[in-house]
Amino acid sequence: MIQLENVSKEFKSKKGVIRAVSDVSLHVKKGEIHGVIGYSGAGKSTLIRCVNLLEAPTAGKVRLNDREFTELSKSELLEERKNIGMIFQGFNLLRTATVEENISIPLKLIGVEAAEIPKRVEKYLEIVGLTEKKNAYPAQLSGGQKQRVAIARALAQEPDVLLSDEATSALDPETTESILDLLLKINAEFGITILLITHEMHVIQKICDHVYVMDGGEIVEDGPVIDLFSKPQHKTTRSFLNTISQRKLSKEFVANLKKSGSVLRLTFRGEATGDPVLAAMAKEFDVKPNILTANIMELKNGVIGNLDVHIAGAKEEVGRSLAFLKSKGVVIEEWDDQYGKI
Ligand SMILES: Nc1ncnc2c1ncn2[C@@H]1O[C@H](COP(=O)(O)OP(=O)(O)OP(=O)(O)O)[C@@H](O)[C@H]1O
Repeated sequence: MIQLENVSKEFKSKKGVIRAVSDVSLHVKKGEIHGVIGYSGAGKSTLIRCVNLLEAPTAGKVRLNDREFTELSKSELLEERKNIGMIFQGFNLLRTATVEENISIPLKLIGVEAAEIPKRVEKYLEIVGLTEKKNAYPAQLSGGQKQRVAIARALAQEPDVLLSDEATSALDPETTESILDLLLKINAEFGITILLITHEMHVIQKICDHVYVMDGGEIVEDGPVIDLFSKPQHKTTRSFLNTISQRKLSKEFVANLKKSGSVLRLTFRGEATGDPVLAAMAKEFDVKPNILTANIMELKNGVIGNLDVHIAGAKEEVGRSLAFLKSKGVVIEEWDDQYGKI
């Protein structure tokens, strides 16, 4: 369990005080995967470094498994950090050490018994699928393999919590998928709690239960992934969603269609597509719906469907048909100029 309560972090520089993290609270329950998403400079790295106190927060509390991190002595903190594994965008492997040594050296440093070390190396290399690379050096591995070694190294400490700092940002899409699958697997197998930071909405979509959207050091919106994906409120959330869904209609095309009706984005939750609801609407009201684009997003905990539609008809009748869609639980967004940009 990870809990941050009103955490802030300020840096003092010649130019003045920079508030990198501002009053952030979050709660990752045991066995859950939570993600913090934000653009460059939003404060994500500083925030995740506050969790293991690599950065000491200026204000607020950090709690891990009911231990108040912010109140521990230095030696207690070193002991508690053994419960936290961390993986990074740049992998942070020792270049002059073999894969086996990269995993075993940190274990020696944290005082794991000598006889236990080779067993753990064996076990976790097998879990990440790299048993045969035991004697290889990092330079002989692909990016994805390096990240697997880093994951094995983190898991070998047998921590309760894994922090992931942009772990897939340096990887190609296919390798990203395989690393995300591996994170899902270790979460399911070991019940390990994961907090990750990312600027890729796809990472949130695929593996997270809960998402925090960070902007200017603050959490501007958060919630279960399925809620945020189906009813985004903040413009930053909508902008990130735009990176994974097809919002490709041109302004001119939309403007032209708007002359004869409304252009809308409809969002449906669950497995059902929007077709039956649209068919029922067309039957009930004197309107003609026309699907312009359709998109299904699979999330860790569900499915969301988006339809961009043109609904032709008299204004009042279109209004009544939209009220009907709303009553069926459909989320409706107007395709306006602002929407077109996001
Ligand atoms: N050690 C530091 N000293 C001064 N300012 C810092 C320090 N670390 C971070 N900052 C500032 O804090 C703000 C947040 O930075 P941070 O690296 O946490 O953001 P980020 O969301 O992780 O961005 P990126 O994805 O680019 O790493 C930035 O304005 C950054 O310049």
